[in-house]
Amino acid sequence: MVAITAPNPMEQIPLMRCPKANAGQQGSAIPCVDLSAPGAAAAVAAACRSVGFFRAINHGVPACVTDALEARAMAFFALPTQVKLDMSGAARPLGYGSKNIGSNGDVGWLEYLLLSLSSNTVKIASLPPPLRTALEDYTAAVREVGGRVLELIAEGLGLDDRGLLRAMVVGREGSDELVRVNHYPPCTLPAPGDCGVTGFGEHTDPQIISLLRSNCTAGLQIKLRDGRWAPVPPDPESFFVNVGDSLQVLTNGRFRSVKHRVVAPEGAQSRLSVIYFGGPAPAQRIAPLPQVMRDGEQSLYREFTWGEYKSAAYKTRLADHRLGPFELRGNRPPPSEQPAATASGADPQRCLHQQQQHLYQCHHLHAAAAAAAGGSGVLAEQPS
Ligand SMILES: C=C1C[C@]23C[C@@]1(O)CC[C@H]2[C@@]12CC[C@H](O)[C@@](C)(C(=O)O1)[C@H]2[C@@H]3C(=O)O
Ligand SMILES: O=C(O)CCC(=O)C(=O)O
Ligand SMILES: [Fe+2]
Repeated sequence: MVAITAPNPMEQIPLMRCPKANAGQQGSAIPCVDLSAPGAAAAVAAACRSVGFFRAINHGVPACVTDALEARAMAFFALPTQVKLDMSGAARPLGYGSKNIGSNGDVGWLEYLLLSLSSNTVKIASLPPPLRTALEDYTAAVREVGGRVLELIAEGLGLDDRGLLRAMVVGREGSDELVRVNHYPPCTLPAPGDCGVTGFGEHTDPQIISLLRSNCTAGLQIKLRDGRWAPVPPDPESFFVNVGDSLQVLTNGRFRSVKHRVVAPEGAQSRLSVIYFGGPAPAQRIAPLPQVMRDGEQSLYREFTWGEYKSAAYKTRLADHRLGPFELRGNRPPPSEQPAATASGADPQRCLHQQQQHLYQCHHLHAAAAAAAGGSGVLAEQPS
């Protein structure tokens, strides 16, 4: 008789073979922008051009709003898996998920809630009232910060209409705003030396911008232009802003959608992060803004709508180069510009190869993973 065993999802989590981060001094690579300072627009634009990522301070969101959501979210994740599933539904892609990210085989050492802010979804409404209230307060506040950052971006780009980008996302009827709450429990897998276990694999965010706030537990890393990974020291009082693929296209590659990933925590503390993803309405045309283009400059991308991009993106794996199929490789930017498309334009096959290189083939670790998955903690339970 042949015994057929279901594949253990923990065994599919790639253990990163690269150092946990390899870009020198902590935090030095991360620009910091004071959103209330007079030069904020220029500083935001400089950060989006050079790194595609920055830490925003003086954003105006009271600590009681972020702290309340953190506490309510931790209480939610402490509930039994079945209760969490009953309250939010299994992620498809919205709802409660554990280990599986998206629907194309990506896995990570985390559980999460993925919610849409559009009024016609039932997901937030069915959450426990204290968590729902905390989420509503938080999302109202983070939308304001997102709107302010989009205004600063428009100003930094020299657009006449400072409200153009904000109006695509914040408060636009039918816009596609998501909130994701990620919980990374301390990782029980032994990882050798300077390696870590993947919490959330490397990727870019498809939307226009993302705003992240986390608790004090480290793990987030961003990929710098030179290919090194820089740790992002956690700072619960700041928001971390990253440029999404759509903003890269709107600026014809001047702003860069930054690759980022999360290494699962090893100590005693969980990482809890909340990310707001600002996407436009499905019918929104995503193409370089005429005002950012120089005379004779060609678009680096074929035209598409957010709806088209999102449905294509959600068929990809996390690490894929999602803009690849939309690039017009024959078109070149003016020599003075160095847009991201030419710097990082790997094809999907190359990305797959890089992913495979990250797979750390180590059988005793797989055995330990299987034991951990069967033995303890919330991640041991596999949602249906
Ligand atoms: C593997 C996937 C998960 C994701 C959809 C995708 O097919 C590729 C993009 C992923 C991503 C990354 C940023 C956000 O966390 C997210 C919600 C998004 O919009 O794109 C996730 C998607 C997801 O978790 O469903
Ligand atoms: O949880 C984090 O810190 C980052 C997660 C992330 O990049 C995402 O959810 O898209
Ligand atoms: Fe992300």
